[in-house]
Amino acid sequence: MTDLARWRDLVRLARGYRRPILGAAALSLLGTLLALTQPLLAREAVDGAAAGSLPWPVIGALTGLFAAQASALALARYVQAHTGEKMTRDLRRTVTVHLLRVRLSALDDGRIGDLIARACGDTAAVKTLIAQSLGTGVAGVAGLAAAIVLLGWLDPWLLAAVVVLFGGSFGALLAVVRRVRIASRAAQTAEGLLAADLERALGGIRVVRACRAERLEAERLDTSAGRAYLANLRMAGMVALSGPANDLAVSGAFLTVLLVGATRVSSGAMTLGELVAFTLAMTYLAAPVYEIFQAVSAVQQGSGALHRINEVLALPIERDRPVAVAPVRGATRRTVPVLEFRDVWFGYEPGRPVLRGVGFAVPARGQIALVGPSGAGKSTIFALAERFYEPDRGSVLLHGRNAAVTSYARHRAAVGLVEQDCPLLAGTLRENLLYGAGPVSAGELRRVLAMTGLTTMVAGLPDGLDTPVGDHGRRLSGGQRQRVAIARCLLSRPDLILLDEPTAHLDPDSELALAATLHEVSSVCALVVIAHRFSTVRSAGRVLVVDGGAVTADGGHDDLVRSSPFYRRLAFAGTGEAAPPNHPVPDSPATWAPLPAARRLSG
Ligand SMILES: Nc1ncnc2c1ncn2[C@@H]1O[C@H](COP(=O)(O)OP(=O)(O)OP(=O)(O)O)[C@@H](O)[C@H]1O
Repeated sequence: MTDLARWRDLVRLARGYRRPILGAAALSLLGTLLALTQPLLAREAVDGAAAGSLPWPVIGALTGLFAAQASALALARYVQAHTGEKMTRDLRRTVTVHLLRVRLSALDDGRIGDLIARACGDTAAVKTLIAQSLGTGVAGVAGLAAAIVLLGWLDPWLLAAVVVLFGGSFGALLAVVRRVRIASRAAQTAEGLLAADLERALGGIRVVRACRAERLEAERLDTSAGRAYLANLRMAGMVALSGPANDLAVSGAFLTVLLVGATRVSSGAMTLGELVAFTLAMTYLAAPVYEIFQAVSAVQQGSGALHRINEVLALPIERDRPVAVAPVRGATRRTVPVLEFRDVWFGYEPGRPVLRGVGFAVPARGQIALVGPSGAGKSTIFALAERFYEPDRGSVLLHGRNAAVTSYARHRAAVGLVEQDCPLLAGTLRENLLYGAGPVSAGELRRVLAMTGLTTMVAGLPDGLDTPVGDHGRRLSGGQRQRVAIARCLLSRPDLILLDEPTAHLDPDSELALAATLHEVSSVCALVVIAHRFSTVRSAGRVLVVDGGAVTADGGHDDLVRSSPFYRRLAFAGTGEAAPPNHPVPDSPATWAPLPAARRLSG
């Protein structure tokens, strides 16, 4: 990132806060100007005192100036801090809203912990950038110019000595600042990686415990923490070095001025009052120099954070491409397929297709089962049906129209999804059931709870529907979570429900009850069910066999027993029933076939 780009990013960010930033700069400048008038009055006061009479009006004016300067600077600092906080809040809002809309494909590779660190830590770092740079920097430059003019007017020879000393130290400081930027970027990256590792360990804490991998994870976190420690240490070293270097330059300059000034006073080239005025004015030179240094160093540190935030904001988001089309209503809605895949090709990575020309249509009513070996692409079909990903080729149609012309929100309101592991959100059972459902009457809620066999469970909970379900719904059993997820989906009244193996966690009785529920549901909307068990397949009127990313068979039970070896295995394996004589059951179940090599194991 070039210096120019860094400053451009900063200016773009500051644009919306022009008024408070300029206000703070004006107040800082006012403080500096008030300070710069003080040496002139001090000279009068000291020369008056040296002549034997204290000039009280001058001393009064000086005191007033001190108070006015302090008030202006205090107000400037408050306005800066306020602007910094506001900017952090706004940035956080922008980043979090963006993250919630980022395309899932962009998150597949991303490390969630790192994104959280960017949304929380880096946005806070930008606050320092604002608090320490913009207003202060502007006022610092103006103050420095005014102080130089005043010093030159008081004594050009002394000024020349000061400029040489300050100039040298300022040059050295700028070199340090450059290193601060590099160290700061490394520190922020290390912090992000640490957060990502922590999120990984805590997100999978049960796996970590069950695999007795606490030590392994602790070592991993320790390595990340060590990296962050070293990077932060390097930065702290740079910053620590720069402070005393600046102090040294200031002390050296003062000493020089006092020595040269004393000689000039004794030779009669300047009065004591002029020397005091010059020394006082010099303190106001040191302040702007330090402010400019602070501003440049804050820009170096904060621009790393800003860059990381900009990377988040550059992640592609789901953008609706609204097209003015009349809504599909009434009879058409019931006669056209609710969902259709037409020759859909899709891969998570370029050149590695997972779906290869998938085509099928889902009528507005009825139940379809999706079967196939593990890794065949069934969940991927669901992900595309829900528009988590867009096809590389071919099209997905909702109610006969290309899904791309519908907004994401409307599409997802029409297509409900219940995933296999049914994650719930931390909160109460009621919040989870009504999540995204819109207004639901008490009667409807009761009916859906009864349909999904949850009535008894809810009655047994200490606070009924208001019982908290815990993080990811962990206080509920797998089967309960699944039924809650199905109930939640039913309450949002979609036109199509996608269920990923709904009986995976159910006992035989609940399975029977759910089969009856699904049968009932399929009379009011369409249902597509990924089924690994034949019992789920049985209640579907039609079955699609997915293999190797394509639909290899499509039909009813009898057709598929004849035409699909995979279906025959599914239907007869473990039942003790013989496969039809002309269709022997292969030795090993297909679900045991090795998974295709891929970065992510299929769900
Ligand atoms: N987010 C992802 N990034 C990369 N590859 C993925 C991703 N999700 C799935 N895959 C790969 O895509 C292929 C199909 O996976 P998918 O989950 O659709 O299979 P599936 O038929 O649902 O399997 P299962 O029955 O085991 O759930 C697999 O090879 C899987 O590893």
